[in-house]
Amino acid sequence: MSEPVLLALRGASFAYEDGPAVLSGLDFEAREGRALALLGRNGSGKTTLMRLLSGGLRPREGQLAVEGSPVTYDRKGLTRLRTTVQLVVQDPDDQLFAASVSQDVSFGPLNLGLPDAEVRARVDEALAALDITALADRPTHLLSYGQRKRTAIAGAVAMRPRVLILDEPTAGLDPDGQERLLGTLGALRDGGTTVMMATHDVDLALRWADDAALLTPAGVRAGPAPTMLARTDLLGEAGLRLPWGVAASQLLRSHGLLEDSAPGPRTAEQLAAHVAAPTAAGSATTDGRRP
Ligand SMILES: Nc1ncnc2c1ncn2[C@@H]1O[C@H](COP(=O)(O)OP(=O)(O)OP(=O)(O)O)[C@@H](O)[C@H]1O
Repeated sequence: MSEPVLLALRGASFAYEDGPAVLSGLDFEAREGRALALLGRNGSGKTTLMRLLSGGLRPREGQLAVEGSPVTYDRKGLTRLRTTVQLVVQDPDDQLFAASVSQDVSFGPLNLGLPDAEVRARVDEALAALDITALADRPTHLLSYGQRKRTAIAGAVAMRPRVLILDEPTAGLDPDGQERLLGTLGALRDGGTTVMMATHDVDLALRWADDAALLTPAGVRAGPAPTMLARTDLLGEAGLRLPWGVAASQLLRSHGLLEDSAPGPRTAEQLAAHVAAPTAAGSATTDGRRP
């Protein structure tokens, strides 16, 4: 995890009007080009944290910084932040409002005052990335839920953010839709975008994320996903359980069916490979990926 820190919250505290503190003294970092899963129990503050990171909320104490420069909350500072960080909210109906898919996706780039040709290029690129080019002229009110989700994400992608933050993007999608979306987000990450998602799905987080951040009552605990998602103590604090592959490996180990050195599997295929060839598994990298 040696990539430079792109976005950082330091000592951040936040409470909604007349409410108790949701987050206090919180430190959080997002590094360049990483896939990051944010996990925590219901009401722990994941959405609040993501809104702080994208400038929709302002910390009462502490500071948000992009590449070490503190964010200012005037119009200019927020516009600059929105060209760096884009948040896709959980419910696409809170984000979509234009009549057609392409109109909706073009809204952000048009708002930046970009030339028409640049706006068109960004919209085409975002529609292609989300595999919804065929829906460009479709009225948004006629889209299915999964199509609305992809349209909302395309709107954020069209801003070409360096950090794309998504609040439970796979919730409500069928398994095929989830896989396609994870593939799309993986491709964005491979292209250098930092992609962060809040999820309750530990199995998905282990399979997809480079890093995992667990929101616990003591603050954020972050590190490589395979390490963090094998920490029963931290998972318990965050109201989560072990990913099934990690739990299965622990059981197999306790029955002497798996070498202690075999790394925690990220997928069913990796677990099968470790069981079938424990010696070869021992030569895999420590994050469970084949070298
Ligand atoms: N607009 C608001 N006004 C007042 N309180 C709020 C508001 N939004 C959230 N809260 C409160 O802040 C706390 C954190 O909520 P938040 O939505 O950030 O949690 P979360 O981890 O995203 O939850 P979930 O997993 O259920 O989506 C909760 O106690 C919630 O009731």
